[in-house]
Amino acid sequence: MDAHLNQFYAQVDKDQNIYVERLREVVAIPSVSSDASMRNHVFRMGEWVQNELKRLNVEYEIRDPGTHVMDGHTLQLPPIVLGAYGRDPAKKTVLVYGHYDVQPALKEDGWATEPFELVENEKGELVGRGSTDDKGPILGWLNAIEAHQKLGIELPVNLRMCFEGMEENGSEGLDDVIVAEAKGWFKDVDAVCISDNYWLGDSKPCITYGLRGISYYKVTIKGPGRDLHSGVFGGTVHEPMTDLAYIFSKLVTPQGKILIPGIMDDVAPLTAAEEASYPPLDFNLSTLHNAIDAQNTIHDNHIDALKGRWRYPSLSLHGIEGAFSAPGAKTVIPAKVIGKFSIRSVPNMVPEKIDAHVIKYINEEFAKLGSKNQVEVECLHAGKPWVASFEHPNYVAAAKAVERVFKVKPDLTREGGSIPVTLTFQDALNKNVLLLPMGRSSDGAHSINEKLDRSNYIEGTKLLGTYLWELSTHQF
Ligand SMILES: NCC(=O)N[C@@H](Cc1c[nH]cn1)C(=O)O
Ligand SMILES: [Zn+2]
Ligand SMILES: [Zn+2]
Repeated sequence: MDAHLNQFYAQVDKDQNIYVERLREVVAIPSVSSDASMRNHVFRMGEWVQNELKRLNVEYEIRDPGTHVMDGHTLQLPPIVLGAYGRDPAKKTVLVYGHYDVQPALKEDGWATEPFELVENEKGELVGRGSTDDKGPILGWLNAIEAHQKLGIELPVNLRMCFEGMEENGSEGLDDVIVAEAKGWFKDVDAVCISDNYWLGDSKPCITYGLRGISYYKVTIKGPGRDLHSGVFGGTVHEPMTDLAYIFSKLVTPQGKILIPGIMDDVAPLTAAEEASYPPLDFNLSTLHNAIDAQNTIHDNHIDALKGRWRYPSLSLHGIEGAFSAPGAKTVIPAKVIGKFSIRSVPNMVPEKIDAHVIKYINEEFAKLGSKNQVEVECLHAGKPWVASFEHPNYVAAAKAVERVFKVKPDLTREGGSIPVTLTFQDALNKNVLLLPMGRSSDGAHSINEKLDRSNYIEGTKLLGTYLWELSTHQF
C-alpha cells in the first residue's frame, strides 16, 4: 500500500495543473439550481459529469427525478447520476456522494472577479462559484480515479457514486431514488463518504460526524391589488412590508434566541462527553473572525460559538422578495412581499413538528396585528439533522488517511450546515456515513469570492484516494 500511495501522490502532484484546468471548466458552467432561468446549465453540468464518467470507464446510469414547481413554473429536475467503478466481490464497496449544482452568484453581490470564471490569485486560492462547494470535491474523486488509471494501479475498493444537481435547493427527488436503489444500485455498499463540508479552521483537517437539519420557510403577505405611491396611499392602507417587518421581529432576537414557542422542546440535552469534546478542538474566536471577515460574533468564547453553530438550532432571516431593493429612493408601497427564513435543526427536532410550531405562531402573531392583509406560511423544503457513530472503521480509516497526507490527527467535528440526504443514506442503506471535507472554513461557500486553496484541492485529492486505501485494510 505504501508504495502505491507514494506513486499516487507523485502522479497527483505532477497532474495538478490539469486538475486546476478541469476545475476551471466546471466553474464556468453556472449550474445554479435555485434559479429557474439557469436550469439548462444544471443539465449541462449533469452532462459534463456523465461524459467524465464515460471517459474514466465508470459504468453509469441516470435516474430522472421528474418535475417540480418553482416560482409558479413546472421545471424538469436535473438527473441523478449513479456511477459504478469495480465490481470485485472480494473488495469493499464505498459509495461517494457529491452535488454538481451551486448557489447563485452575481458580480454585483461584491465579487472581486467574475464568479463563474476561475481565477487563481497570488495566495494560491482558486476563486470561483462552486470551487469548494461542491465541484472541487467531486473532481477530487474523479482525479483520484484518473491518477490510478495513469499509473496502472487498481483501486483497492469498488466505488459507487451518486451525484445530484439539486442539493442547494432541497435535494428534490433524491430521497426516493436512494430508497429505491438501496437494494439496487447501492446494494453492495459497505460505507458512505461525502466530501461537502469544511475544516473547522484554516490549518487543521477534520472529519465530521454530524450536521444540522434545515426547515426553510416563505411568508407571503398580500395587500393592495398593485404597488402603490406612498405619498398618495401611505397612511391609508395596511402595508404588507410593515406587517412582514413585524413578523420578522417576532421570530428571533438579535442575540439569536428563537422566539417561536415549542421550538426548543425537542433539543437533545448536551451530555458530559459532548461537553468534554469541545476544548481539545483546534478552534478559537480568531478562527471564526477570520472566516467571517469581521468580529461581530454573538458569543464571547469559542466553545459557546461552536455550540451555537453545531449543537443548538438557529433561525436566520434571508430576504424579502417583492421589496424595493435597488439603489435610489423609490417611494413605493409593495403590494405583496415574501419573506424567507430558515431554521437549522438539531437532534431530536422533527421537521413536521417544527412546521406546526412555526405556522401556528406566525398566524397567531399576524392575527394580533389587526391587519386586513392576508398571510400565508409555507415550508419550501426540510431536511433532518444527522449524527453518526464515529467509532466505526469508516472513521478510523479516514483519520488514518488524514494522518498520512497531512501528518496530523484530524479534529472530530460536527457542522452547522445541512446535507439533507446524509441521514437518508444512513437509514436507507443502514451503513455508516462519513463526511471528509476538502476545503477550509474561510472558503466562503455560499458567499462572495468562494475559493478553494490549490493546496486543499491537491492534498484533498490525495486524501480521498488515501481514504479508499485505508478503508480497504479494515474488516467490518
Ligand atoms: N455544502 C452543503 C450545503 O451547503 N448545504 C446547504 C443545503 C441547503 C438547504 N437549503 C438550501 N441549501 C446548506 O445551506 O446547508
Ligand atoms: Zn455543498
Ligand atoms: Zn452549499
